[in-house]
Parts: sequence; structure tokens; C-alpha cells
Amino acid sequence: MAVLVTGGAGYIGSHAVAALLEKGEQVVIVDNLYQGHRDAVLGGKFYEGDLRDGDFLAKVFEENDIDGVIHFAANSLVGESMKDPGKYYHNNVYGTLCLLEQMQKAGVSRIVFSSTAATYGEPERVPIDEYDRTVPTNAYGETKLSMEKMIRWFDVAHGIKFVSLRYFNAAGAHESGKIGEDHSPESHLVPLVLQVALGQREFISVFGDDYATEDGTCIRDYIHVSDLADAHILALERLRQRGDSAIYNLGSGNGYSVKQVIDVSREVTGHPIPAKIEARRAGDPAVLIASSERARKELGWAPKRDKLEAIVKSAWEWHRANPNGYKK
Ligand SMILES: NC(=O)c1ccc[n+]([C@@H]2O[C@H](COP(=O)([O-])OP(=O)(O)OC[C@H]3O[C@@H](n4cnc5c(N)ncnc54)[C@H](O)[C@@H]3O)[C@@H](O)[C@H]2O)c1
Ligand SMILES: O=c1ccn([C@@H]2O[C@H](COP(=O)(O)OP(=O)(O)O[C@H]3O[C@H](CO)[C@@H](O)[C@H](O)[C@H]3O)[C@@H](O)[C@H]2O)c(=O)[nH]1
Repeated sequence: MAVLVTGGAGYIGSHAVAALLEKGEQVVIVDNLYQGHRDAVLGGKFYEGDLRDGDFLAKVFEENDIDGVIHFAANSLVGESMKDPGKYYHNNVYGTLCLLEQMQKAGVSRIVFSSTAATYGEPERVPIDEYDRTVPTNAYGETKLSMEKMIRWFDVAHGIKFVSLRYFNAAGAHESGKIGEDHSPESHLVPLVLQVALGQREFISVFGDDYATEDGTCIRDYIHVSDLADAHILALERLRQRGDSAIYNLGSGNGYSVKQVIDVSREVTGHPIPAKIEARRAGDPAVLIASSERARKELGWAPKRDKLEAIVKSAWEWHRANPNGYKK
């Protein structure tokens, strides 16, 4: 039996594939390489193709004995989703519908889904738990919430059991040094800050310093990508043991402002990292911090690398060794 990983050539997906391979799992990967990299896939059987291509996806299910799916494939940028929401509905919502229909046809009844803190919107309180209200402030988060709900109805109607993992901000790289974060264009704070330290950018833009936070910049909960990968293995295990469908937050429980991320990166890299205050980015909530108590209790998950300094160090090692990412 094999695990199908959609988006397994992407940043978090490639780390999950590595973790599955380390566990001795058979892994099948589907990625259209829109953002992913062939070299990020450390093993398993790779198919290049798009989830929305019905014939292609049917063939993947026919050719492999799949017992569960881990679904990463999506577009995931807050800023872009505010400019082009249609792209997000098409790829994220329609792409997930195509996947669920193929799972139903093939009789595959387990899915671990990459959800996000962006489903909550502006929280009423922090840390946020899974019972808090979900009112997304951006189109990306809205599509992820729709995907979660769609999966739940496929459970109700067709018994497709799910674990939706609402991750907060992923950062860092694999300890082997073989895989890390490489998006093109890059829009995430940690890699952009490190690009300044590498001399590839002159300064880091700080999107707004007039939020209702201590230093005026947005606060996020950064979580190491390998800790996220571990949670997928535990979630899959829960489904294999016939556990109920569930939703879990995955974060470290620590909030750091944009300015704090820059300060920690200055310490880690020894570079002054000039910063420029710019306008707010549309769709950004001021503060997102997770309570991951439920994942700790029910999945037995705990982040092993939850200090920002350790996360930034791990990202820095990858970026320093691979200044052009996967490009040779
Ligand atoms: N990076 C984060 O901080 C973060 C936080 C919360 C949730 N998430 C979610 O985790 C998942 C992975 O995020 P990431 O940062 O690794 O993104 P990523 O862009 O690096 O990975 C997504 C992968 O999916 C592939 N893909 C996209 N659409 C596809 C399609 N239609 N068919 C086949 N392949 C397709 C891309 O080529 C890419 O390799 C996403 O679903 C994202 O919404 C990410
Ligand atoms: O050049 C930059 C880039 C980002 N930021 C700020 O840094 C914070 C983090 O931004 P970013 O790294 O782009 O992550 P988010 O927008 O918080 O979104 C990430 O984290 C979400 C979960 O919280 C995921 O769902 C998304 O997929 C993932 O991109 C935000 O306040 C941004 O406004 C800047 O100030 N300057």
C-alpha cells in the first residue's frame, strides 16, 4: 500500500515525503511543478501532472495501491489571493473536488489535508483553538475553509475520513541539508530576510508598523517544517487506526513580530539586514498564535524545534548552502 502525496515536490510536501520515506512507507507523489522542484523529491514514485486533469489523476489511482492521501497541492499566498481570487478557487477548491472524486471512485477513504491559520481570520483571542470562529480575511483562507468543508461532506456522504491540519507559519529546512524552502517568486518573510543577509536583496520590506501589537508589526507563530512533517505521519496513523475525522492547529504557541524575526535573523546571520517600513499588505491579520493542545493530546505531537532562533538557523543553513535554491 502507498501514500499519495499531492504537492510533494513543494516546500512542506517534500519534507513530508522525506519523513514518510524515513518511516519506510511507499510514497507516490503528484505535482505539476508550478512551484515544486523535481530535486526536492528524495524518493518514491513521481508523477508530473495536475490534480485538475481527470484522466491523469485516474491513472495515478489505477496504477498504484493507495491507502491514504496527504494533500498539499494548492496555491497559498495571502497577497496574491487578494489580487486574483479566481486562481485560488480554481486550483484550490476545484482541484480538491477533483481529488476527492477520484478518491471516492478508487475507494480511498483517508485524507490528511493542509489547512491553515488563515481560516480563522482576525482572531477574537490568542492563542487560537480549533473551536474559535473562522472568518477569513483573505481569499486564500476562504478557499482553504471551503476545502475543509468540502472534505467533511465527502466524509458524511462517502466515509472519507480526514484530518485537517491548520498550520501556522512554516519555516526552516531539513536537517540533512538536502531540501529547504525555494519559492519563485519568494514572498515569505523568513526566506526574504535571509536573502537580504545573502546580499541578494538590499533590504526587507516591513508590511505595516501600525498594527495593534507591541511594536506595531504583525505577529505570527513560526513552526519548523520538519515538526509539521511529523504531524502528518501521526495524523495518517490516527486514520489508519480508524480514528475519527478531526481538525488540529499546528503551531509552536509562540508569537513573534516581523521586527523580532528580523532581529533574530540579524543575530543568526551577523548581517545588519536593513529594513524599510512600507504599507500594510491586504488581507493580513495582526496576530496569529496557535494553541496546539488538541494535537498534543490526541495525536501525541509536540514541536521539537519551537524556538525562533533554531528555526531561523535551520533556514539559514539551507539558504547559505543553496543561495539559488534548487537551481544548479
Ligand atoms: N508555507 C506555509 O507557511 C503554510 C502554512 C499553512 C498552510 N500551508 C499549506 O501547505 C501546503 C503546502 O505549502 P507550501 O508552502 O509547501 O507550498 P508550495 O507551493 O511549496 O507547495 C505546493 C505544491 O503543490 C504543487 N501544486 C499546486 N497546485 C497543483 C495542482 N493543481 N496539481 C498538482 N500540483 C500542484 C506546486 O507545484 C507545489 O509543489 C499548501 O496547501 C498551503 O496552503 C502552508
Ligand atoms: O516581505 C515581507 C513578507 C512578509 N511580511 C509580513 O510577515 C508576516 C508573515 O508573512 P508571510 O511569510 O508571507 O506568511 P503569511 O502571510 O502569514 O502566510 C503564511 O502562513 C499562513 C499561516 O499563518 C499560511 O496559510 C500561508 O500559506 C503562508 O504563506 C506577515 O505579517 C507579512 O505581512 C513582511 O512584512 N514583509
